[in-house]
Amino acid sequence: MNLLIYKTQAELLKDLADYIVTLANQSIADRGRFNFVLTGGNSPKALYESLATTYKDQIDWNKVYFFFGDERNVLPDHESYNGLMAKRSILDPLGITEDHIFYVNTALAPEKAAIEYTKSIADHFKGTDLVFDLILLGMGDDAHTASLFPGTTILKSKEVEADSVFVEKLSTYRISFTAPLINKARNVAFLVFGESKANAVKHVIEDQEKNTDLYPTQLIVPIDGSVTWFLDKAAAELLES
Ligand SMILES: O=C1O[C@H](COP(=O)(O)O)[C@@H](O)[C@H](O)[C@H]1O
Repeated sequence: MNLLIYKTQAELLKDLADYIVTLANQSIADRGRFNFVLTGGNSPKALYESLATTYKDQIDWNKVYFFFGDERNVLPDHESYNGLMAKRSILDPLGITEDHIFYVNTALAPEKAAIEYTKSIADHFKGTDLVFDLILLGMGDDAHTASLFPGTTILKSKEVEADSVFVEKLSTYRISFTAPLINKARNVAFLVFGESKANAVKHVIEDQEKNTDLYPTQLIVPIDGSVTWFLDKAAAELLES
């Protein structure tokens, strides 16, 4: 595990963008494409905007495929739809074509949307290993990542898929990658800002004994891939070392 802690969010975002550029170019050189899973939530917006402006000439975007690690069960024009924020901040500004974007079809019932999403991912990887080059993740104050929330049924999943999950505390369904699907990635990067995340960060990174039901992000342990944490100093303030 690589732990990177930054004094300012600007420094963090610059390093994370450089890291993405390096991985993208390496993946394209090695395998001809970069399969990139975006995270939702509030934290990544500035990152996406800087990739689409400052970094736009540093990656061959025609060779990048975009996915979503989780999606809210709202229609695509809803402000909470993760795909909408990505569309506005990175996908439209870079002119990414629809055939390179894997949105979750939330016009379907959540179970069906998850099945269809799993199938579209499987079709994309047909004939190759189902291994994403980079899965970018955030983490909530409650230690959820993607839509792996504390106490939910999806935490027990052994399936390499996207699944639907009812999140009782939000009274809503989400569609999310399962931990086994995330753990097949070549690289996982966490982007975590702010003191409200400090307690969750401490438990996820430092607990010797895991409690994945309470701190679901502890489930993220890639089989062969790397994990890198990009933290600001507020999010890292309770870490011992
Ligand atoms: O991995 C993820 O983490 C976030 C946490 O979001 P943030 O708003 O605190 O940055 C989560 O809610 C999001 O849907 C997910 O993709």
